[in-house]
Amino acid sequence: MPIITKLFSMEEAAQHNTKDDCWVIIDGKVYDVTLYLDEHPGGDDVLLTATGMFTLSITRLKAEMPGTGPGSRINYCMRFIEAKDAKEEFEDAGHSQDARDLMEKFFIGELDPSASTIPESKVFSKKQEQADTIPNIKDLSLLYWAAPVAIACISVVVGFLYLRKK
Ligand code: HEM
Repeated sequence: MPIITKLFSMEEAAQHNTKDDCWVIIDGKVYDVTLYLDEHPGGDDVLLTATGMFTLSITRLKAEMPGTGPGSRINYCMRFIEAKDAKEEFEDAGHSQDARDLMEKFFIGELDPSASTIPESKVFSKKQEQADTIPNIKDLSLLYWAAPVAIACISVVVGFLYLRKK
């Protein structure tokens, strides 16, 4: 009977990059290591980093994308998601045969060779998302001052006209 292997695109695999849902790709094979994160002798952070998700620091962000960073609407939460094959890192760590046997427990499928191997980097900016959904704070603060100032001006004019009439 043929063995049916589930195929995933890099893009799909890249979405599983958190402590609650973590997939790593090693030599074209996809492993769901979510339940192994806490037990991995090399630490959970190396596995999470191996997913390819990383957050840019403000300094690097400013250098790489002028016009971003503190003080601008696009701010410090740039997150790049780019799935990668962690074969090299896995080999560099010098994993034993036991580790390689254990891996099979977490195997869930393979990378789809027909899908593009390197997905376009996706840039998520929390601040940008917020900016799209809620009014800009600057606009709000303008409203906050403009209304009382307008009311005060109208009162002064009305008062002045009233006194002149008298
Ligand atoms: C399904 C995937 C993986 C399994 C089952 C696994 C399993 C293990 C095991 C059993 C060890 C203990 C040493 C040994 O027996 O070789 C280990 C250590 C280690 N692993 Fe993994 N590993 C996996 C993926 C990775 C990946 C993707 C990386 C790197 C990006 C990594 C980095 C390390 C490091 C740095 C150590 C520590 C070596 C040391 O402190 O001596 N592992 N891993």
